[in-house]
Amino acid sequence: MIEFRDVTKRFDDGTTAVDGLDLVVEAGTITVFVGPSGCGKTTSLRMVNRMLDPTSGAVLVDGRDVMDVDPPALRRGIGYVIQQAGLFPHRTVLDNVATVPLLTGWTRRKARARAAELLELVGLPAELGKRYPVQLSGGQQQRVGVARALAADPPVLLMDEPFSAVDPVVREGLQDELLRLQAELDKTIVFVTHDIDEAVRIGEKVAVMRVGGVLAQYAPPAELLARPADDFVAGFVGKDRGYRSLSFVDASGVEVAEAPVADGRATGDGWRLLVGEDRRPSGWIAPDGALVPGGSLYEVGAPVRGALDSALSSPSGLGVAVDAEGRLSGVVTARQVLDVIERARG
Ligand SMILES: Nc1ncnc2c1ncn2[C@@H]1O[C@H](COP(=O)(O)OP(=O)(O)OP(=O)(O)O)[C@@H](O)[C@H]1O
Repeated sequence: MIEFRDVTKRFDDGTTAVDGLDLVVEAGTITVFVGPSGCGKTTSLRMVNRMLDPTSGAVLVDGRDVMDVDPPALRRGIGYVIQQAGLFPHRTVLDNVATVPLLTGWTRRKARARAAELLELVGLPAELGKRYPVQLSGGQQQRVGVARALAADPPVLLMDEPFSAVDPVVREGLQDELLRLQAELDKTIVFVTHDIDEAVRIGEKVAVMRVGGVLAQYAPPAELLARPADDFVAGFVGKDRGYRSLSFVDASGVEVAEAPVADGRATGDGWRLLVGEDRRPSGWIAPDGALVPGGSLYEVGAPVRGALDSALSSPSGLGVAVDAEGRLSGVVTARQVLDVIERARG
């Protein structure tokens, strides 16, 4: 657990970067600090591993004031990942990841074996270990940065805008990868970003900060989107927050109806769904017999946003639900999905 107790950081030039921050980061969770440029996110993060010290107040890691812990000892238990990975350019990827284990006295052989394990863990092929950082894509470099931070198996991970230098598609992949890793590793992660979409996607709790280093709201993403504390937070989370909050309502309450499958049995002259031998939907047949590509599919149990999108994007007006293997489960109308959303609002 990480605790900020009335933490203020004032720089020598008089800038107050963080002002009276009170906040608890629960162990084993991902907490995201988000806010506009200059609001004190990085400064807050750096007070956890003592790259900066508070002017007043206290930061506690597992109940211990960090000021009572020697910085090198403190940092052994805290991994740190920064934008553009910050890799050593003249060391191979494998040696970059092996750096910390080597520093803690492991033999070169053992450290490299651990590094190879970590590369696999973050989804990189082993042969990349021999390359130098410049020979990797931006996304691959970020993965190496994460592997390096995990090398000493620290319970706490600090991540400062780690994915902001890569394009949006790669970025989503890295976010998914982090969520997958976290499900396995159960670290206490503090993640800094200025991107609210990234924050609500990966944070179990999100701290929205405003310039001057003041905490505006600290809440789970669904609550942030549904009930912003004030106009600043409402403005920051954005105009389509109502729609985005649908990512947090699950669609299991939407009852699927039997699909009008085009298998010769369907009666009437409406739209019919084409389904392959493996029960995977592949498109619609219009009432006039024309073949029309399908809309989006959604997986039963996934957030309701997918179900609504499926119904709205379907040429027939029927959203198509599939199981985890992509096989047809049934169909839903947008009306049904909206009813579930209405009920969830209570
Ligand atoms: N060493 C320093 N001396 C003086 N002021 C500083 C120093 N470091 C940061 N600041 C100021 O403190 C404030 C908070 O900076 P910080 O880097 O924590 O913001 P941030 O929210 O991480 O911003 P960004 O998203 O742009 O990285 C800013 O006004 C910044 O200019």
